[in-house]
Amino acid sequence: MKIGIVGSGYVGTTIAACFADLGHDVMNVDVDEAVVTKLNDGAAPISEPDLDDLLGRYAGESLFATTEYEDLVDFRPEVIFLALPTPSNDDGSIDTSTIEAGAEALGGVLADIEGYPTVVVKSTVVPGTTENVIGPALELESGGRIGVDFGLAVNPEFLREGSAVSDFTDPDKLVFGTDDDDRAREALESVYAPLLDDDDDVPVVETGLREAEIIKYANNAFLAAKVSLINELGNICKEYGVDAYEVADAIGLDDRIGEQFLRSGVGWGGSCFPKDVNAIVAAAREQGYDPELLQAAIDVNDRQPQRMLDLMDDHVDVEGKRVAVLGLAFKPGTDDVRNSRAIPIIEGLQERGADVIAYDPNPAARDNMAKHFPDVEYLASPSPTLSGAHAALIVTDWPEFGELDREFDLMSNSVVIDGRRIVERREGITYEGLTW
Ligand SMILES: NC(=O)c1ccc[n+]([C@@H]2O[C@H](COP(=O)([O-])OP(=O)(O)OC[C@H]3O[C@@H](n4cnc5c(N)ncnc54)[C@H](O)[C@@H]3O)[C@@H](O)[C@H]2O)c1
Ligand SMILES: O=c1ccn([C@@H]2O[C@H](COP(=O)(O)OP(=O)(O)O[C@H]3O[C@H](CO)[C@@H](O)[C@H](O)[C@H]3O)[C@@H](O)[C@H]2O)c(=O)[nH]1
Repeated sequence: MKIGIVGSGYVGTTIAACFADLGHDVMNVDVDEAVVTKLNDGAAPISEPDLDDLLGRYAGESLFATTEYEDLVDFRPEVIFLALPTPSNDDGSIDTSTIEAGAEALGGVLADIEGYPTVVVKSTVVPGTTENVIGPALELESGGRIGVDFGLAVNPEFLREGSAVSDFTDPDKLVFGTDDDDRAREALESVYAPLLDDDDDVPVVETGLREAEIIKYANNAFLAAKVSLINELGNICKEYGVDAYEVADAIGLDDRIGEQFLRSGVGWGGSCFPKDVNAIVAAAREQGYDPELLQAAIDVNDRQPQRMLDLMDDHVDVEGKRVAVLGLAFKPGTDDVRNSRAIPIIEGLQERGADVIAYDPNPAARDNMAKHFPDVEYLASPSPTLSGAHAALIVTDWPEFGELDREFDLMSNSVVIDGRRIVERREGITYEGLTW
């Protein structure tokens, strides 16, 4: 099958490589020439396990990238995914301008693509966006009609960064929103057929466009709120000197709660949870409903970095002193620093007049954070980062931080504030866990 993909970031690149691996022919369109060159060279524009390997296998064979939407005409894709960013406006609401621009550009070539191409919204968009923004842009620019000349569907993506390829290949579910357009549904079934043939246990949810859109937000809002809830409970545990992880292990044994997403600490970051929870809160308010619980989940999350800094303040005044920050990516296995908890932590340290030295095992994460904080010193290994520091703040649960031991002896004052329960508590260091 021939598949077009508009946007080649974390999602567009991952699905391109995985679709090629399922045996499809893929063409990616991205406005960024550097991204397109990388893809055609068989290298991922972002850092994600297994991605370079897949791209190396398929680039130039069954996977091509271009900056020109026009190239889709000769390629003749049966399905075209929109994997464009849907960032936040200043008030937290969704900014649909990029996806609208992408739909307009695609609309400009859609009429010339043979057959009944189905446009599939892969991006996370608030309910109604596909019907009210993307569909009209496609119709206006192409002069065609949805359901007559081309199909329109929503197929949200649930992959996590750091495990994107394996999440995509082994999904918990697939959601096909098609509003009863049989041709669009069949097109999606053909796209995923090789994956479903391999694993016929994957549930497929066939639903409407709005339903598919909101399922994605409900999924993320539920998970983010679950982490905020365990953080709130963890903060209470800490007040009683109780280990929140012991409590989480116990409650996770209840099938109705489940053991996943119960790791309390400095909170959730990344390119999805913060923007998506804020977007659905703003969208709900626009509909006249005030989602107090989701707002509380955001508030608890925003407070966790401050709690981490307060714990540090209890042990050391860092003004004019060297402080080590370990972990810059928002989670292990990625170079993505968007909304990383390290950002409010570094801001808080700089407000206190500390001299911040930072380390992340992923060099690209260090480079990405340097764009936010050019005045921080970034080092390539933990020992020189910790050396002479008066406090160390652990912000990301990279497994290698669990191996650190004697490196803490290099500190001037071994105050270790662990925001992710990854460092071993031991004699000789002043150790504080955020919720334990
Ligand atoms: N990152 C994730 O883990 C993840 C997971 C599931 C869903 N999502 C959703 O998927 C969408 C894409 O997210 P992402 O993280 O892959 O974005 P991203 O920022 O990593 O990548 C977006 C890409 O789109 C390109 N682009 C921008 N404007 C364009 C245009 N007009 N035409 C063509 N290309 C254009 C950019 O150059 C960039 O390469 C968002 O809605 C996001 O919420 C993301
Ligand atoms: O028990 C936990 C689990 C996660 N986190 C934090 O939550 C954030 C998000 O982590 P995770 O969900 O693993 O990564 P993402 O790549 O942001 O994936 C989320 O966001 C994606 C984009 O929408 C969705 O596709 C995924 O299903 C959803 O899990 C990170 O800061 C984690 O450190 C915790 O603090 N405690």
